[in-house]
Amino acid sequence: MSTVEVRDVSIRFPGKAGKKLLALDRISLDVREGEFISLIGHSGCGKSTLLNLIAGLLKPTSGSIVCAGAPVKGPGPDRAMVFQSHALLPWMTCFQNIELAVKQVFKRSSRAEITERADAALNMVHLAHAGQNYPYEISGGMKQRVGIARALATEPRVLLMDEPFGALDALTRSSLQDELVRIVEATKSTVVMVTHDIDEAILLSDRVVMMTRGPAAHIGEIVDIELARPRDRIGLATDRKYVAYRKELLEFLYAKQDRILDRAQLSAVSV
Ligand SMILES: Nc1ncnc2c1ncn2[C@@H]1O[C@H](COP(=O)(O)OP(=O)(O)OP(=O)(O)O)[C@@H](O)[C@H]1O
Repeated sequence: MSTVEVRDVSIRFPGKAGKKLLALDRISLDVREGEFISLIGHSGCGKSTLLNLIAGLLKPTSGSIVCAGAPVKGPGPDRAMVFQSHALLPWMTCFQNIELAVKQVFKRSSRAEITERADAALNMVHLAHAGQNYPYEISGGMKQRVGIARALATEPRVLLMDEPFGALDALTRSSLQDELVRIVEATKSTVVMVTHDIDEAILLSDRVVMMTRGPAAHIGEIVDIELARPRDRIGLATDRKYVAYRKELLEFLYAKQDRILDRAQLSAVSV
């Protein structure tokens, strides 16, 4: 069963000299329940735009998006977003940040139930000890973990992540990826994640969706990542299949995509 159905979605933005920019051109994608999908592609191709369309933060110019059987008309609690910057409220503790999100979604829950959910989310990211800290008192990696906990605490049908580890150093990034692997396996979450990192995409995903260069970006290829779970980065480094997936993604991004961007394609997209 599909949790998210993207059907023939295009979007145009106001462009230069009164012309409109066709950013995405007839994108169709089904995200199955419990599936982890990564969106990769060159900078500016429209990955965040596609994620924002699913989140309901943008409206398509044409086409439609359905989440859990209902048309997406705006943001909703069925879709939680994690951004590159943690977006925590600085005047609230980590616990209060999560509690606030839980209260907004589970309006009829008792105080004790809300506290229990917020505590469970903090535990899930191993931050029970930091609940009473304010965001400025904790590291960037910890803030991002609170952001993930806040999103998961509301039990969304789909978790949307826009380069969630993009602002972190390499070591913190690796440990958070491992943590996300564990959380997603435990919660069976449905996830759509934008990333620039090929290794991150393979490590985490069931499918990697590769977008063509913009403008008029569309889905170029989709790679099924058939690596057994649980996955571990050290074992994967020498895994033949892993190496082959890596090559496939690199070839798409740096060989095929560099060839197809020609004048004809560019002139066809400005109207
Ligand atoms: N609100 C907007 N108004 C006008 N143009 C926009 C708007 N949002 C995005 N665009 C344009 O749409 C295209 C896709 O942008 P988007 O941010 O989705 O790309 P991306 O693949 O996520 O890029 P990156 O990897 O660099 O974050 C770009 O040409 C961008 O300039």
